[in-house]
Amino acid sequence: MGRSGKIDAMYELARQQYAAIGVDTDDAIRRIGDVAISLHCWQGDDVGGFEGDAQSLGNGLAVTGNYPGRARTPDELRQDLQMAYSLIPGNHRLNLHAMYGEFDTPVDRDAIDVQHFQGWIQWAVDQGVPLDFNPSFFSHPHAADGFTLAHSDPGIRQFWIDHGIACRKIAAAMGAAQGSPCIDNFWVPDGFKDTPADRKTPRERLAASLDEIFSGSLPPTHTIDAVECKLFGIGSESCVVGSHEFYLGYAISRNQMLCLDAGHFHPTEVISDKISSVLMYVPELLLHVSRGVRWDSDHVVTFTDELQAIMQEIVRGGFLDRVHIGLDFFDASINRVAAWTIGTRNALKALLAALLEPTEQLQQLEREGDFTARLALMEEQKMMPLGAVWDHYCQVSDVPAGRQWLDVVRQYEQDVLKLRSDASVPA
Ligand SMILES: C[C@H](O)[C@H](O)[C@@H](O)C(=O)CO
Ligand SMILES: [Mn+2]
Repeated sequence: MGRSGKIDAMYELARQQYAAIGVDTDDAIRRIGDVAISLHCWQGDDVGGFEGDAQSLGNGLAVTGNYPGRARTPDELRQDLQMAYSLIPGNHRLNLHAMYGEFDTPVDRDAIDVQHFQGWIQWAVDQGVPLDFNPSFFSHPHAADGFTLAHSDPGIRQFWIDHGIACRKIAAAMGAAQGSPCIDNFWVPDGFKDTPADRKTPRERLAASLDEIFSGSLPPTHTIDAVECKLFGIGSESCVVGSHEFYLGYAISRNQMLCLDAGHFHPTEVISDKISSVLMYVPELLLHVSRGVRWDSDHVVTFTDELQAIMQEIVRGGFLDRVHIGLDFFDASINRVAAWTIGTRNALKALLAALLEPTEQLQQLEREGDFTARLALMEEQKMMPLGAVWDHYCQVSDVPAGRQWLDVVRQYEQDVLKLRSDASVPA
């Protein structure tokens, strides 16, 4: 029997095993096929962007590693992304930062326009990869002292307000072209290294700046705004203006989408436990699925308990239509196409595991107070043949089922990535 036949045979056994506990594997595969994960462009070039006058990253963001093959141009980034998408089952999205526009001449952030993203918009339509968007409030001289929308200087504040307004217009154009809303996520680094004497005024300024940015109404069929909190960053250890409480309150009071980044809380605090709470009060959630190691280190997403718990919460709560799953990690110490592939495949595997749970049975046991059986079945679930269903899903999606995807990435590294050098950046 060939490999494909073996995958079919293993799937048939798994299908029967799941059916015995009341789980329909074909239905789980249908449901996961409808979930689009938004891959983040910034894993492909270490959060560099294409503005030409690359500023040092700063603003609490740090990428370590010097693996060869960083994408140096939009075309290279698109080529690398296409390679990653070809190794991931399903149809997914791309999350683009504003600093990744295509600029013939220098254009400052407050003056960027739809024309600078036409190449991305066309690529997205051609590839069937819808776009999400992010204003870039970092790596810029006007963010050098750590403040943007909450800055005490009204001129600098206005510069960043104009950037936010420009980005909403671009996101709306993306949504119109692709026929589905482009989520436009706002994260600002603003914060204090040491104990502030006044936490209140910067927060008032941030709220006022955001209100100004969001005051223009745009069709929700084209773009939806989201706001992302953070506990601390390097250089903002003592106080981040846009804290969780700030944005939770902001999003609830403005009926807006909230973004929860898995790396933006205390190291032992998990976002899985927040999903059902915040969805009682905000219409929709965006997730930045990340993996902090001791701090917001943005490691590649692995198949951790927390990743599984996040996906379980989405499925158990019936939230698949209200939660948008994006990724946010950047590791320059390994092959960057592999990083996307590993992280996205893991997110999907965890989602598939959640879709293969006998959710109703577990919740019924809980309602009856039979916590013994609930725990017993949750633990038995861990030995169910998830891998056989995953392999089948990959096979019917025409992507490598097991570790074979790595051979494809290795070949791409030889043929494409290794030929890139900083000395010869294409025009
Ligand atoms: C590039 C950033 O990681 C991203 O915009 C933001 O979502 C973040 O998480 C900052 O820590
Ligand atoms: Mn994030």
